[in-house]
Amino acid sequence: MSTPGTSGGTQPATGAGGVEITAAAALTADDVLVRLRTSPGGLPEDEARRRLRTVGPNALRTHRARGLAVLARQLRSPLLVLLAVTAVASFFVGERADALIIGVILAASVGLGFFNEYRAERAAEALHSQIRHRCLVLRDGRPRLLDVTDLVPGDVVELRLGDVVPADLRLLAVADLECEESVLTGESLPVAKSPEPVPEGESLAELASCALMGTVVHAGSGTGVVVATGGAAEFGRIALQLGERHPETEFQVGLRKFSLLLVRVAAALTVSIFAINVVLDRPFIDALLFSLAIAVGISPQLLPAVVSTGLAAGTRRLARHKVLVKRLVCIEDLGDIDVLFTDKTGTLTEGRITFARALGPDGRPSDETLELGLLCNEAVAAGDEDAGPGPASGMLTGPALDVALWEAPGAGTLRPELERCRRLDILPFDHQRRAASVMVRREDGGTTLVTKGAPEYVLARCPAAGGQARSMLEAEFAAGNRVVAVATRQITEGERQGALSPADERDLTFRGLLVFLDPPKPSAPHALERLTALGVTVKVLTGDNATVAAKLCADLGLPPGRVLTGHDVDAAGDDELAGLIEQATVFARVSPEHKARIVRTQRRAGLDVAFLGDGVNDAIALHAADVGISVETATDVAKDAADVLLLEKNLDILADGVVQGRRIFANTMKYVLMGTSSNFGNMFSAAGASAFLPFLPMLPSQILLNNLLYDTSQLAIPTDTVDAEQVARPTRWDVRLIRRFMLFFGPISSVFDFVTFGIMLWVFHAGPPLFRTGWFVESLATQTLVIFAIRTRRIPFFRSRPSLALLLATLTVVTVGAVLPLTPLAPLLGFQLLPAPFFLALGLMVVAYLGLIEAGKRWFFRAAPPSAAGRERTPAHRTHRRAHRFTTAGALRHGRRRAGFTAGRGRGRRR
Ligand SMILES: Nc1ncnc2c1ncn2[C@@H]1O[C@H](COP(=O)(O)OP(=O)(O)OP(=O)(O)O)[C@@H](O)[C@H]1O
Ligand SMILES: [Mg+2]
Repeated sequence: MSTPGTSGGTQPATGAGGVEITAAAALTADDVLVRLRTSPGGLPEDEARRRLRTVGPNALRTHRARGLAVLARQLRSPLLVLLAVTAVASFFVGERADALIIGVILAASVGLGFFNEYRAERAAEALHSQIRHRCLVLRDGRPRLLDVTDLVPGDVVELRLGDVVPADLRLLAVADLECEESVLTGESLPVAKSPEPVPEGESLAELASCALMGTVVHAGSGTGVVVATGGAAEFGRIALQLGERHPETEFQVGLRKFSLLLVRVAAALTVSIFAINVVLDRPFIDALLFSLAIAVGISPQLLPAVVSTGLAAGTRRLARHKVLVKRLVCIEDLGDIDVLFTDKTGTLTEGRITFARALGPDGRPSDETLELGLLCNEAVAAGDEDAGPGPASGMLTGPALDVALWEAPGAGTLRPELERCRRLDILPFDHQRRAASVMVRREDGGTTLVTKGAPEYVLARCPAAGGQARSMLEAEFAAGNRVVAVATRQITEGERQGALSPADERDLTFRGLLVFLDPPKPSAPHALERLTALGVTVKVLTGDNATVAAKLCADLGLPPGRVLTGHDVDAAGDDELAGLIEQATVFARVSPEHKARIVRTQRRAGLDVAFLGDGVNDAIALHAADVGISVETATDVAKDAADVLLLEKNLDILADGVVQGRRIFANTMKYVLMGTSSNFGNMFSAAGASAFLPFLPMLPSQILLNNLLYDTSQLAIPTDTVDAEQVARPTRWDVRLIRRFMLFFGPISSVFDFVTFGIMLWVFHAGPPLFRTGWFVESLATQTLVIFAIRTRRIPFFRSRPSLALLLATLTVVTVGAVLPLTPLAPLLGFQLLPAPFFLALGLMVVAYLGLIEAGKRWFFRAAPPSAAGRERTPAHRTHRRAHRFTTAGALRHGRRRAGFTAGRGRGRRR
């Protein structure tokens, strides 16, 4: 995937409104700023606005529901077009009334599909407009949080850990910046970045001086100037080539294959029916209309509408269950989860960390230790950013442990002590080393370094700490408490001048332990049981200590098995790690990178992996997972990285989400199985009947009406209730099962059609209108009522109740069908009054049919092999997923139409 330097001439080619990224990579940072006519302080606001107007939004997708596009999709079916054309022809040469009726019914079908799909698109649009992806941009020299879609070439952007790079950037400055670029290059190892120019003509993977749109900040931070946005960026180009449609989930691919199967069957039937009718010397147009109507009846036109209606209804239901999905298809992803990696704090524990006690090095309670903890502390009172040692007043924010220290009972009385110290420098907490340090100057003139952090880290830097410290620690860990250690060192005059660095955290003296409590969440054991019952394997990824994590899991009834630590993960190769993950349930002392690597490795095993986390340290793992889950109260980076947001950090809520996802799948499957069995069988009978009857077994308009009524009843399927066993396992699409179902149940339904034919011909001695009416009513009744048998594997009604909406819709449709021949519309539609005994026969047939289907069902599902199909997700899936971050409610503008703004180079993109 290399991009050769296409510029050729003396000047680099201008991307749409910017500079070609490979050219920018080769220039010095200053040169790039000059070319983009910007400065390290960013663009002035009005210039940025002007550029946005010329260049267009930094977007690859639009989430505006477009009525015309939805309508066009309804009309795209060649079958419908052919049928409409034939109906028009028939209007001029043959039956005017019949052609008109066909027209009306067709319009109604299209309208039904349109209405439902459009409504679902509006729901998707509403979802998107709730979600904003933002980035930190310098404008007029001041930092601002902007929607990524508002970025223009020349903007200066700040990158933080866990960010998705919002555009193609030429880096101006970095601090240990590493990007994970697998969406672009396929390379999963993160790449180190530096602002030094690279030789011209390098491939994308070698552009170390650039951060590319769509890639993820894996470590460090940086600043860069936007070189290209939207479709002009490398990622944009790829995403646009994939087309604008939403990513196809495996489910959708399955649906498409299934539709194709039916279309083929329909084509074969149409051609042979048409041939038979022509051979039998029937009127040409009638034969054509008849066969086309049958084909329309078979093809599952409402399938997209049923799926999107199901998804849209699903989002509403999920929202009531406190789960927000960012895109409709995320619901399906939720249902597919095989493995859930979750963090510990707040998910498995209460998440309200409280201070328990401070222990001195001798193991006795010690105010001095607490005082040190308050000195080395990053909590601030909201609106009180420049606080000295410790916040003055008001609501505290900052690291949870630090806030808990300030809320400790003794903290207030220590305030006078603390005020005698001045904080000279601070080395903030980071998740890599798991410690923080401050340099403080005491009133007596001495300067002290205070380090507070994970005990493993701190004790390793206290040469004199002996067995006493370790046994104190072991006792606290074994009790499942969260512990940090505090240590100090006197600072010499010379050292005081330099800035603090992690290297200063050495030769420390152990000063004691701070012990915190975060009790297990009472609701967690039940939620874990539910997830296990749903076939979701839960694994815990935490930065906390192994003993603590294992104890917690054991307390919650989650057998910890072997506990892996960050060291184990580092020591293992990729294949070995895959094996280890298999055996382990708890991963302790893992860093943000470990979390991401574990998730990636698990995904490679072909499983659907979800990750739940809420910290900055969780963002890259959220990006790496198939489904990233975060919570409403999480840090922005985590919320931004997630696909699904829980309004409450609670595994129970997540279990609801999984069930909803599977519900939708189960209900769509009902529609599919219906379409393949009864509907397909009916149409098959029509084909057979037309071969031996001297007249058309049903008028084309009657077939269409029959189909329209049937479809209407099907639209209630997404509301149906779902049996527990239908949501008990992760869902997998299985075309083989569908095909077998069709071949088995289709013929059963045909048998009853032929029985009807016999009854109509030999019992009622029916002429064409009566014959057609009888079959119309029978086929509508059997093919709609069979839903009650197909919707469950249990005994219908007794063991599994349908939803009220489905019950009403189905019964209404059957009644309408039966009553139609009694209405004034009857002559127009070619119906005739049915004799009363017919309804007796109909009743018997429906009962016999449903009975036979019940028996068949039992046999079929006993014989059906369990589907064990794994899934392969294509790289395109991830590209699509990430492209969704760059979406706008407005129109997209891409490619040549855009004029570049760079003076003298506004030639638009070359290609
Ligand atoms: N403010 C702090 N000061 C010093 N040390 C801290 C601080 N916060 C956390 N630590 C130490 O770092 C360790 C890891 O904490 P971190 O918050 O990174 O874990 P995490 O992966 O988010 O865990 P969880 O799964 O519980 O959310 C803690 O166990 C503790 O020892
Ligand atoms: Mg956390």
